[in-house]
Amino acid sequence: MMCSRMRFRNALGSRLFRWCSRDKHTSVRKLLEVDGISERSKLLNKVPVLMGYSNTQYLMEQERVRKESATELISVLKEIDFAEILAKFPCIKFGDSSPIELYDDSAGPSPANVNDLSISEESSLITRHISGEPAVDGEVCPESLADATTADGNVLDKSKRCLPGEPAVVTEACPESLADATSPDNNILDKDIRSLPGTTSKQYRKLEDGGFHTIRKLLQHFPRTYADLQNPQGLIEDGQYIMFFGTVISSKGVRIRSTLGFVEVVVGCSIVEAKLSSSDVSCNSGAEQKQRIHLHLKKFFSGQRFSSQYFLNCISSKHKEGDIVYVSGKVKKVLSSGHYDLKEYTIDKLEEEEQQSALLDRKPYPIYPSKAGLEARLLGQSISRALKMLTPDIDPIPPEVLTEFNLANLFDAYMGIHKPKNRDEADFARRRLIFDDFFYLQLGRLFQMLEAVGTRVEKEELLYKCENHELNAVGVDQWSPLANKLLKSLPYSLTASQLNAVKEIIWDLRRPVPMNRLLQGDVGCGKTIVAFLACMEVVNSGFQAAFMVPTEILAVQHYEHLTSLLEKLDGDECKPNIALLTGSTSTRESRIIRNGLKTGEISMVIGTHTLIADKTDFSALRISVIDEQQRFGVIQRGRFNNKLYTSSSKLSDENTSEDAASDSETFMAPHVLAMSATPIPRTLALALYGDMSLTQITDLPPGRQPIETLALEGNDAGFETVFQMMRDELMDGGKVYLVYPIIEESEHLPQLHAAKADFDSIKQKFEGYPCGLLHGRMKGPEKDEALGSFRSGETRILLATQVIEIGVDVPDASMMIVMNAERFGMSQLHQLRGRVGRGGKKSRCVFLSSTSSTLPRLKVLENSSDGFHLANADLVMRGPGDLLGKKQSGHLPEFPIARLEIDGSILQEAHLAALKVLGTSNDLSMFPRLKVELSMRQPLCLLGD
Ligand SMILES: Nc1ncnc2c1ncn2[C@@H]1O[C@H](COP(=O)(O)OP(=O)(O)OP(=O)(O)O)[C@@H](O)[C@H]1O
Repeated sequence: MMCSRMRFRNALGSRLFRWCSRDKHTSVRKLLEVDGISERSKLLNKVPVLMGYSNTQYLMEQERVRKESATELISVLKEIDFAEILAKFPCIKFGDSSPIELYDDSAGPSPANVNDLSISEESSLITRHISGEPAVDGEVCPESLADATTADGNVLDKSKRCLPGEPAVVTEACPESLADATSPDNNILDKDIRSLPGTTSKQYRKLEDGGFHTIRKLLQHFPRTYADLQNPQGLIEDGQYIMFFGTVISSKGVRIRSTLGFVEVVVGCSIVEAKLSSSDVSCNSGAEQKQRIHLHLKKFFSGQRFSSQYFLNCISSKHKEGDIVYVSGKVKKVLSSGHYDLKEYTIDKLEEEEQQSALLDRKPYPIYPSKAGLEARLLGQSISRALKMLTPDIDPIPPEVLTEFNLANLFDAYMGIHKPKNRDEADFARRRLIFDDFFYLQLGRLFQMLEAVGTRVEKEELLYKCENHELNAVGVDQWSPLANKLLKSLPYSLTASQLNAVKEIIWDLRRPVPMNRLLQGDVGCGKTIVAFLACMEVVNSGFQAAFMVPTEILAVQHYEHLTSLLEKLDGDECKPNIALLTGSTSTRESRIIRNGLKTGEISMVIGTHTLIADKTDFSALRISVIDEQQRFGVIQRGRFNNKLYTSSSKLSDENTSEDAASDSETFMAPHVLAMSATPIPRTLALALYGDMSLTQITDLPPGRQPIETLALEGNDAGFETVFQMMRDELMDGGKVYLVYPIIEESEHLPQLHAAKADFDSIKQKFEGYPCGLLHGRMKGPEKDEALGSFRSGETRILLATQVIEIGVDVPDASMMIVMNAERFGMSQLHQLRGRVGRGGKKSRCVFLSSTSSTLPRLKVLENSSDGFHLANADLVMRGPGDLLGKKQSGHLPEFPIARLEIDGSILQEAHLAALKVLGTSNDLSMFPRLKVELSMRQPLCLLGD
């Protein structure tokens, strides 16, 4: 290391001397005037400072990192076969998008020659941008240096100043907007955190370690609450959750025994006493009566290490006598009057100066959530400094949009959220910032959709249709003959929302861009037939359809259902060739099916994940339906996109007028129709699948009777009741599912009922009613047989595990009993319950809980059978994370401030605002600052994950 530093110093030194000796740099020479080699080290210390670095080592480090990342990117770029990509996707044109000049660099390209960038130059720009690394010249540039002389002696243009993280869109079409887009004010938010004034390098490092790399990151650290700085008035009830503001009186650590100790902080506060009676008021002439109370904040520590006096003293010393603090927590009265214990609490120290002014003005005082161990004081101070850097013109959203949607401008919003004068101001600011969260998501999604369509007229039509949803439909009379025939042959009529769903999907199928649509509906609402009709529409045009489901049982069921429907169609000539491909399909048969898909002989395939295996090739795949899409991983879903249809696709039918491939769609990823029976409230769905169009089926087929739901404790009495109900049901001609949490008994979980273990006893108990068994460890054909027997009525009782949870459709199954029901999640139970009540027969569902304590949760299901209602209640009660489960909520975009459960209306407004903006300027060329802002935010990716 020493050695390389020496070498670098020598090289730098001689380079500098050469540089100085050129006559142009007399001023620099003067600055560096040195005499002889002894002054060399002085000179070398000056050089990095002049170049904007704190010292030589830092300069070397930065150079090394920059070179390494550039080299890595170049090697990645070299591996990509651009020629092949270009051949496959004629719509992708390299170098024709608006060039984005990330950092001004004297050696950098001018807008005119930006397309001529060599890969190495380009990659170095990209690398810097991707890694969020500031431009080398701007790395630690203090403000003063930003105006400094460039390497070739020119003074940097202010509007193109080299500031870290400053993007600048250079739009050929609209050069006049450039100055606007790149104006420094527009980019304050994305300045490097090191541009924050009055901060030491140690503090910079701490902020960076906490993830605050830019001013924006810092300002987006919003208060978790506001302290009122006015203590409660009136009586304090035991158990109340209250916030107090007061002064630390003492803080001490007490060791009780060798393994137990506690820290007690006593805080004194003044509160206004309970209202005095009218006679008292008159004698006190209305004056407020103040009372002094003491809060005892106690935190216990166990274990030898944590109960040592040293440790306890360290903890207690964090709070000093006289500290002004803000405390929130649950109070418990103690015997002596005016004293309260708080065992669960938060305590925040208020900054002197801030607190003074907040106290005088009675302003809400922001309390920030802690992050990466950063002291609240440093965070608060840094945010205040960042706010001082802001100028009123930082807002990229046009003023007319702000007025129309009654929004604060961005400057006021940041001020209002961090330094509100009152609660209303904080609320108004919050509304604007939530709006931003949603607005850019919507704008990005619509922008991408517009980019994909060709002419201006098409773009306008698309926007118009986005605004007027009811127009995005193709009437039944315009459906293809095959879809129409299938519709007419159905033994029932589609419900209004089923019909609308098909119309909407067919509209999408006829557009020249791949559809990405989520079809959502409660259990048993009839999504399958909607998807079948969409597939027939595509098949009729000579293309192929793939229908992927998560289980073999479901694949077989769908296959049998569709083939039986098609059998009823008149005339043989138009019947498509349908295949079933699952893990249980024999090798020989699989080969034949795969071959048929490759040659185009097979028009539609239903199957499990085998459909996305590499060896499954399609000749003309045009739609992929993914049932129960949340069961598939993102990558699995995305793999359908690799199965492009090619120019060799056969276009057999004459009815392909609208669907026919034009030149531009010679290669196209298939349309994706994802289906989900997990009811998710609309706002959540929009956020979760931000880039997917959403179709919801909101009604159930007619004649369905509500499922009578009962939650009972699974004790002897409970079982007796249930078995009696079961007997009545069987005598009445019904069929019963018994659902178990496990297959075989477990020593570790003796309280759990197991399907296999119960089989014999149930058989005995219900003699005369044949029983079947179905669980995940059975082989494919065994499972099919078990389900087939239950469907046909050969067996009347089916003991099953949760394999039946999704999609299983036995319309005359009329009763379900779920053992140890508390073991299942709410939405799982709702799904399970959906296996009954799918026909006209009145159905019942009983949830048996292991203990009485778990009963209340199950009782919620007694009162509602509406999945959307349950999901909404869950969303409000538990938030999106719990509702969706870890796996799915992980795909939710990160909203720094919005809460999906309560901010749905703002999402709707953001959608309208995005439409308005794009309606005014399809490519955002009239709003360059918005375009820059959009590019700074996370790009949306396919399938919303
Ligand atoms: N419009 C309708 N009128 C009467 N019956 C219908 C109608 N649409 C569908 N069905 C029937 O309703 C039952 C449930 O339909 P389907 O299996 O498509 O529901 P689903 O929405 O996929 O439910 P799940 O999410 O539980 O799989 C099927 O037996 C189907 O034939």
